[in-house]
Amino acid sequence: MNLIETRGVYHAYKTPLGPLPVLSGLDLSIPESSFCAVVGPSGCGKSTLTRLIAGLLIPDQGEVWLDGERVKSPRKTVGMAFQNPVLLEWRNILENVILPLEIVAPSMPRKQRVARAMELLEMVGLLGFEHKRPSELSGGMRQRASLCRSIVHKPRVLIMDEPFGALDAFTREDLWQTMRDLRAAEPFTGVLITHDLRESVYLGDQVVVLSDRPARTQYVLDVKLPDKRPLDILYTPKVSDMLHDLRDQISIAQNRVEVA
Ligand SMILES: Nc1ncnc2c1ncn2[C@@H]1O[C@H](COP(=O)(O)OP(=O)(O)OP(=O)(O)O)[C@@H](O)[C@H]1O
Repeated sequence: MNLIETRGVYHAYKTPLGPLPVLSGLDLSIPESSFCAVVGPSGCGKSTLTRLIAGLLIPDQGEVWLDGERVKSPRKTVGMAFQNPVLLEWRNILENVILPLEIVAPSMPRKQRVARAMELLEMVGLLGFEHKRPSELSGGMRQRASLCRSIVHKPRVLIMDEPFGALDAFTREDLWQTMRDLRAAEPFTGVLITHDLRESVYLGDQVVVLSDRPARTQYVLDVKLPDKRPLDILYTPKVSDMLHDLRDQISIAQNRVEVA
């Protein structure tokens, strides 16, 4: 079953110069418990797509479906993670991770909230750092805490908008493996916006390439790799072929195809 579907989505922003069409005829199907990576030219409308799925924006035309219901308002069942983890400095890491539970599950006993947060912090390797302030952690550690916060309330969908974009290459690869382990342990369906093709293949079950603005689905790569992927898999001929394939599609989207 598809947990997320968009059908014929058209959306334009109102600007002083007139409407700016950003998405046009966009169809997308994301099966439950799968991970969809979305790539495309800069400014093509990737973040706009995430806002539509989360119900933060309503499309001018077309439909967005989540879990069998048409999306018409913001959803509690959607968690979001962004490039800059906005953690509250006056709260320690544990209290930051607990925050969504205070809003979504106010009747949950504190003991249970703490247990849930600690379970996730252990999973991402932050046990022992729960009483630190955000500024006492490295960028990678803050992003780990932010990921815990975005799934602490067990959302059906986790939307990530370039969550690893600000990290150095080695930390980013560590986080990819953390994300892989979180996926194995938690039941969410993932939508990942990224500019990194290796990241898209390592984490995705499918990679959707959007065309230039106004974006539509230009190409879908079915990533047929084992769920438990070692990082080394990125250096295999099979993945190399996939990366070439995606690179070609991005060139087409950017209108930069070289004629041999
Ligand atoms: N609220 C808004 N009002 C007007 N224009 C907007 C608004 N939000 C985004 N845009 C414009 O819509 C287009 C698509 O923006 P969006 O952020 O969805 O693209 P993106 O693919 O995520 O970009 P990037 O790859 O640079 O992160 C851009 O040209 C952007 O300037």
